[in-house]
Amino acid sequence: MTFGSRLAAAMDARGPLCVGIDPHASLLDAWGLPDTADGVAAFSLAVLRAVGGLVAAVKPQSALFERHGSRGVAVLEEVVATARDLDTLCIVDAKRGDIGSTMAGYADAYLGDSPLAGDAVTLSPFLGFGSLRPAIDQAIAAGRGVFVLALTSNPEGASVQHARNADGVSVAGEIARSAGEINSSFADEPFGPVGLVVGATIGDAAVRLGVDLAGVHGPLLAPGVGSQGAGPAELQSVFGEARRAVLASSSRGILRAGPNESSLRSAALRSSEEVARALGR
Ligand SMILES: O=c1ccn([C@@H]2O[C@H](COP(=O)(O)O)[C@@H](O)[C@H]2O)c(=O)[nH]1
Repeated sequence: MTFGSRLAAAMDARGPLCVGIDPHASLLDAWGLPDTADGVAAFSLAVLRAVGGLVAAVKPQSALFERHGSRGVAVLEEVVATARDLDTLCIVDAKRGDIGSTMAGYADAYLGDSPLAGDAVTLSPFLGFGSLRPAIDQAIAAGRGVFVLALTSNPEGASVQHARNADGVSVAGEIARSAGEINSSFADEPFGPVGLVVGATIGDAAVRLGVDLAGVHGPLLAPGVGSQGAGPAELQSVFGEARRAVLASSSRGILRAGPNESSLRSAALRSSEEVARALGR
């Protein structure tokens, strides 16, 4: 099965929520855990026990595992394997991007036969959308997916992503067009393999820039829900006609309910129901 089919089935069955696994030092402290790779493992596995099988996907934030060096990366590998065992899609938020020949190495790491390979990975198109091709090809071959940064949730993103070329097309618009071109070969699937990251905090940017989110035919990973201030109203207004493609993502907003696993599960369920209503599911 392709990533698009698996993700659509998971969103239909469990709702359009992705729970971020972000083991920040402050959260480890609040949970009574040490700021070490062992603390990160205890934190992440508790989140997986609480929400595995309950939500459509989880999204471990690679940076917060990498900060513990090789032992942290080993924990990330364990998270990827555990999510698979719990039948929960895993999007590794690593935001990788490089020249094509090096991109092939990242593709092997996150989309190939490697313990870091989940169901999808986030990619940065700053070296040009075309430089991502080795990863996209490998994702397609492996039935996996990618999420390319398009309109990120942080305010600084606008200085690059809203810039327009001589024809008036914005950087974000060009990324969306390129993704849609690849996804058009997957018209029989619910989604193509190339999703976009579009923050739930971006206001009317997609409309102002003329970015055709509905035309991408890929899933739209929407961080910014919860701690960054976006909620149901923002999800509705940002995504409009494209809302059925949205996988809303929240990390700290849910993780703060821990360490009690049943409180974590309740927080995830509440958020899942809220985003489902907002997105017309
Ligand atoms: O545009 C983007 C892309 C990625 N992120 C990541 O999502 C989570 C958000 O965490 P919260 O605690 O829900 O704010 C984090 O891992 C970011 O690196 C994003 O926020 N915006």
